[in-house]
Amino acid sequence: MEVIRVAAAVIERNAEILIAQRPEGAHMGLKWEFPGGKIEPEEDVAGCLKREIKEELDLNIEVGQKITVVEHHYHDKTVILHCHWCRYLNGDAKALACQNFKWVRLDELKQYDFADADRPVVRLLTEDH
Ligand SMILES: Nc1nc2c([nH]c(=O)n2[C@H]2C[C@H](O)[C@@H](COP(=O)(O)OP(=O)(O)OP(=O)(O)O)O2)c(=O)[nH]1
Ligand SMILES: [Mg+2]
Repeated sequence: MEVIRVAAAVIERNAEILIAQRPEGAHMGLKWEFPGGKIEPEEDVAGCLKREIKEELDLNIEVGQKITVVEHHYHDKTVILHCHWCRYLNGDAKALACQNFKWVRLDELKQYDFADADRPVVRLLTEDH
């Protein structure tokens, strides 16, 4: 079974965080996620997040503390999801490689249909605040 290492950014800006909706037709299509992607062999998590967030949303971020690492077994693959706090630096967000995106407060997170691997992350974020 395929095992992939993925980095996901919880980007903060003015007491809101950015969530993204996965493209239709992709794995977990139309589910909400914390944007990011597969960690390339030569990359660390921070390098991956800065690259992915620029590619997917055209934003520049600073990568901060680790939130958690989730290992989730989907029927066809295992995802090891490295989640980090990130700080918005600059840029005007555009849905370059996602269906949609939204800035939301932590207390609004539970209203969105997140990918299964993100459930423990959403729980952590909503408990902590
Ligand atoms: N980025 C991200 N991926 C997630 C989350 N939750 C979750 O199950 N995943 C899964 C979906 C995918 O199987 C995998 C990451 O894939 P991805 O499609 O973001 O990878 P990528 O940006 O590198 O895209 P690609 O070049 O492979 O098309 O992790 C999440 O919160 N963020
Ligand atoms: Mg991605």
